[in-house]
Amino acid sequence: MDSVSASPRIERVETLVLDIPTIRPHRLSVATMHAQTLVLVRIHSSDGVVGTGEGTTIGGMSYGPESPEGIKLTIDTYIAPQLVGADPRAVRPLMAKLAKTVKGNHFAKCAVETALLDAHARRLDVPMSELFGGRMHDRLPVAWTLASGDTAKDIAEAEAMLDARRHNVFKLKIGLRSVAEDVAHVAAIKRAVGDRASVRVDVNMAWSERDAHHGLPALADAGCDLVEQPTRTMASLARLTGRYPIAVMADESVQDPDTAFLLAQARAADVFAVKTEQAGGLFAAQRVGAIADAAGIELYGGTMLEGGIGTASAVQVFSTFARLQWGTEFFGPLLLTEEILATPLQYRDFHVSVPTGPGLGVELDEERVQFFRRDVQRNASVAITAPTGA
Ligand SMILES: O=C(O)C[C@H]1C=CC(=O)O1
Ligand SMILES: [Mn+2]
Repeated sequence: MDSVSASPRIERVETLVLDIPTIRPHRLSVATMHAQTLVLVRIHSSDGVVGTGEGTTIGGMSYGPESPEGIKLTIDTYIAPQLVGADPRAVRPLMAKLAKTVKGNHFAKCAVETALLDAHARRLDVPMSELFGGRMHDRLPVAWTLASGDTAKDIAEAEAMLDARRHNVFKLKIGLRSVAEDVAHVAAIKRAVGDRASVRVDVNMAWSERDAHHGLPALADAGCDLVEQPTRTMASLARLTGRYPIAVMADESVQDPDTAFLLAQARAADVFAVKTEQAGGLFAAQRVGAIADAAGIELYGGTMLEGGIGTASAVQVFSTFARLQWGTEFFGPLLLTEEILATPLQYRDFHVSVPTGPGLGVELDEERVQFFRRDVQRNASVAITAPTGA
C-alpha cells in the first residue's frame, strides 16, 4: 500500500483456464468427463495481497447454464471493470453491486466472491472460516463417486478406498441405463461393501416420475441410503419425498436461497446438496444451509468437481455449518491426475482436514498452474505427470 492512501485498491483481475485430465473417465447421466476445466480468478490489489477463486462446472454446458469459457468472459468483460479501483475489503458491497449489474452467472460470481474473501481473510491473517463465524469442525467426512461405468471396476475402486481409509461413503452415478440394470448395479456394489460403507445414488434428473416410483423402493431394498435428484421438477420431488424408505436429496433444484426456500416450503426433499457455485456464492451457500436448518431439512456439502481452490473454499465455509448430517463430497482434486496446490488438501481417515492457514489456507503451485493453462502451448516433450520438466 502506498503511504498517501491507507486504502488498498484492486489493480487487476486475472482469469486463467486450466485443463487437467481425470484419473479415469467419469460417467454421469449428462456427460462423460475425461478432463476437468478450472477457471482460476486472481484479484491483485495495491497492497500486494492476492486473492484466488475458482469457477468450475461439469461437462461444458451439459450440466448447467454456464461454461468455463463463459465464466471467463463474464468476469473479464462485465465484472473486472467494476472491481478495478474499488476497495477490495468491501466484499459485501462489491457483491451487492455485481448482483445489480450482472444477472445470474452464479459460478462466475462465486469465483469472484471467493477471491475477494480469500484476500480479505489474508489481510486479517485469519482462515476464511472466521469470516463465516468460525469453524464448528476441524475435518469433514468425504464421500467418493463411483462412476467408471463398470460394476466390477467400481467394486475394485470401492475396496481400494476402504483399504486406504480414504472413503466409506460411495455415491454411484446412475440414470444412463434402464432402471432395472441400474438397480442391479447398485445392489451388486452394496452387497460387496456391506456394512463397511454407505451407498447412495445420483440420477442427475434422468428418471421420469414413473421410473422413480419403480426405482426408489428397489434401491431401498438393495440397501441404498439416499437418492439424489431422481427427477427434474420440484413438484415431482415433492411427490417422491417421504414415500419410500430412502432419503431424497435435491441437487440441481437448489439453485439459490430463493429456490431453497420454495423447495423447503413444498417439502420437496429430505436433504439439500448445497453447492457454493450453484447457490451463487459462499454467503449464498450459508443462507441455503440456514433455510434447510429452519425447515428441518438435512444437509450435504455438494461439489461441481472443483479443483483445489474451489474445494478449499467449500471446506472453509462448510466447516462453519452446525449440522452436516450427510457429510460432504469434497473430493474434486482427487479425481484429477495432477495437483495444482503447493500443499494438497489432506484426506485421511474418511475425512478432509480444514486448512488452518490464512485465507483459503492453501497456495497454488505456480509452475503447475502455468503448465496446465489452455492458452499456453505445451512442450510435448514434457511429461504430463512432471510439469517441472524434471
Ligand atoms: O452431484 C453432481 O451432480 C455432480 C458431481 C458431484 C460429484 C460427482 O461425482 O459429480
Ligand atoms: Mn448431483
